[in-house]
Parts: sequence; C-alpha cells; structure tokens
Amino acid sequence: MVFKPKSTPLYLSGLFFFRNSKRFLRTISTHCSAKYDEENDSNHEFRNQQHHLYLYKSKGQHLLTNTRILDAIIRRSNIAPTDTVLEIGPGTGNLTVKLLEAAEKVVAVEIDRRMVDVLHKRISDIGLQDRLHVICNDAMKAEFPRFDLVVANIPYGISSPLIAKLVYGGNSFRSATLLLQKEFARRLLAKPGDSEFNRLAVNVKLVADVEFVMDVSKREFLPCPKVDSSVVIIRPKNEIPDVNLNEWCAFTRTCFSKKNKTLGATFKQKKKVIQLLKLAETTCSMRENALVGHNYECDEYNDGNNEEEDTNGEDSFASSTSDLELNLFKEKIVGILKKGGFEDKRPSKLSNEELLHLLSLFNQAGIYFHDHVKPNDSNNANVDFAAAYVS
Ligand SMILES: C[S@@+](CC[C@H](N)C(=O)[O-])C[C@H]1O[C@@H](n2cnc3c(N)ncnc32)[C@H](O)[C@@H]1O
Repeated sequence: MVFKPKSTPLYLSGLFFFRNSKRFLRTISTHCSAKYDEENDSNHEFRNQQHHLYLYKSKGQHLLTNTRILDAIIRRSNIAPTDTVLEIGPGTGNLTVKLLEAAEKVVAVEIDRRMVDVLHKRISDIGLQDRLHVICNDAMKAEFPRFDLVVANIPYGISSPLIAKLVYGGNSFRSATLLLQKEFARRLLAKPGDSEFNRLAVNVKLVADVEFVMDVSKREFLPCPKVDSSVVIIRPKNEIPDVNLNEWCAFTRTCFSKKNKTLGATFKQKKKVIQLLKLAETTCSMRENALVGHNYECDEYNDGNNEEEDTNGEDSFASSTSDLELNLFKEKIVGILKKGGFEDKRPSKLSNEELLHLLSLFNQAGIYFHDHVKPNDSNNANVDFAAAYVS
C-alpha cells in the first residue's frame, strides 16, 4: 500500500510522530516541506514553511524520527529505573519521552528556547514534567548537575569538545550513548595503525573505552542531513593511568601536530625545541620557588598549547638563548627518543602504553609539555578539558 500524504498542512506536532515505515518517513519529510531555503537564506536555515518553524542547520537540528532506532538506543544504554540521564540537545523530545519512560529523571540541556518551549509542552501533555529538568543553555557553557548516564543525539558541531568535557570534565558517570557523525565515530573508534587514528582517539582512550553500537542512515532524520551517523557508547574507565592529564593532553598535542611525521622530525623542529626549553626552565624555576615557599604566577607564560600565542614569547626567549644551549637541549630530546626507540616511530602507530612510556622518559629528564606542572600535581583536580579535544 502506498501512503498518500494528506493535503492539509502538517503541524509542528508532526515532527513528534513516529512511524516504523521508512517510506512513510520519507513521505512525511517531503510533505512537511522542511526545506533548505538556500536562495532566501544565506544563513543556511531549514525552513518549515507551514509551521513557521525554522530548523537551524548551524545548530545541528536534525530530528531523529524512527522509533525502532530510538528504542534500540534506549535498550543499548542499559538505563536503570533509578538513573538520572543527561540528554544534550533534546530538540522536540523524541528521545526525551523514551528516556523518561526508562529513567527516574532526565536533565536536558537545550540551546534553543523554541525547542525548550515545545519540549515542556509535550512532556506536560503526557504528565511527566516532574521528572524532567531542562537547562536552556549551550551545553559547552552549562554546568552539568549530577547524572548517571548520558544518552543523546547531539549537535555534531560540538562532538569533540563535548566528549572532552564529559570524559575530562570531572563528572562521574557510567556511560555515554551518543549519536555521532559516522566519520567522527570512526575516528573515535580508530586503533593505532588505522588511517583515522588521531589525537582525539588517543586522549579519549586514556580515560574511557569506546564501543561501536550501530550505523544510522541519514534518511532517519528530519530534515535529512548530508551525512550518515553512528551510535557509540563511551564508558569511563574505573582506573586510569597515573599521569597528569593536562601534561598528557599537551604531550599528545605535540606528538600529533604532524601525525604522519616521525617523532624525531617533530621534536627536532627549532620552534618545538625552543618551546620545550622554555617550559623546562619555567618548570625548573617553579619548583625552586615552590621549595622556598614563593607564590608564583605564570601569567607571563602561555600554556604551551596555543602555537600562535606562543610565538612572541618564544621569539624573545629564542633571542636570549644561545645556539649552543638550544643544540644541547635538542640533543637531550633526541637522546630520549633514541633511548626509548621512538625516533623513527610515527605517533599514529603508537599505543597509549608506548606514548605514556615516552612521556615518562621526558618527564624524568625534566622535560614537560604543560607549563603548570607542579611537583605534586598528580590529582588532576583542574583538568583543562578544552585542551583535550581536537577541533
Ligand atoms: C540533532 S538535534 C537532536 C534533537 C533530538 N534529540 C532528536 O533526536 O530528535 C540537536 C539538538 O541540539 C540542540 N543544540 C545545538 N547546539 C547546542 C548546544 N551547544 N548546546 C545544547 N543544545 C544544542 C539543537 O537546538 C537541537 O535541538
């Protein structure tokens, strides 16, 4: 039987309706004319003309409408009836309704006030408003209350910083089931030696395990995006290696700055040698000051992670440093790489254990990558999670 769309306009609530038939979904999608109005809208908005609802591409507003997939996400998330679930980007609430059926409470963080209004109305209509707490804010700025799990179809534009915020931001939770752009999910799941292996995977793997759940076709969203998606589950590890996380993130940033170059080539660059020498001297003087009880402020130094900001400081530092000093320091670096057998290795082929070993060799030799390393700074209390992600 072929579904024939009614000629009457589809109301906003049409975006809530679930159908298992893909044919129906495609028909709905065409019929509701959530269309990409490129001629009239240079801001690339999707425009639902009948309902005056604009779905912003820039906010990643692609609503997941297939019940079968929503149910599979809920099933794989292992939600207990006592759980508080954090949902980032609830939109009109297709997933939120199902989360509320499975969990005790849902905390939803949504940036778009119009979506929040629609969500409140929808959840009140089914009488579940007491168990929903909505925070109308940017998920990257919001402070998350306590939660047990994350389950979300997130806006893909914030995938990297959001994952860094979750796994490095000091929250304690069991797992995060996330719908991500397929290519991004592949990068997150990549292993050493895979062509997609990168710093994001390395940083996430240090503190969490990532499991692939399923691919989701772009046809399951309204309006249809250009890319396919995948669901993954991220589970924070119970035990993480004893390493300063800020130091680790700065180290992997250096190693993967040219991920297909050998570590020897990366570390021998003059700019890198100057940067590390400056950090080594800073750290050394910080330690000396700490020993005599001084309070030190490092405002005059950059964090070593922003290469552009570093340039000025390094120029003046370089001009006050002799070539001999620089060469000696470069030899020290190369000696460490050789000692560990890393000089000809490429970072994209190294396991986290190997990278941790190299970092410990550097640190033992007084070479640091993050400029706030203090003698006993091992509790990682203030991890700069923003430094952990790759844009
Ligand atoms: C892909 S849609 C998902 C909607 C809904 N969860 C679903 O599956 O149908 C992403 C949602 O995230 C919201 N959003 C976009 N950027 C955000 C941000 N920085 N913080 C919080 N929410 C955001 C959008 O307004 C949109 O409602």
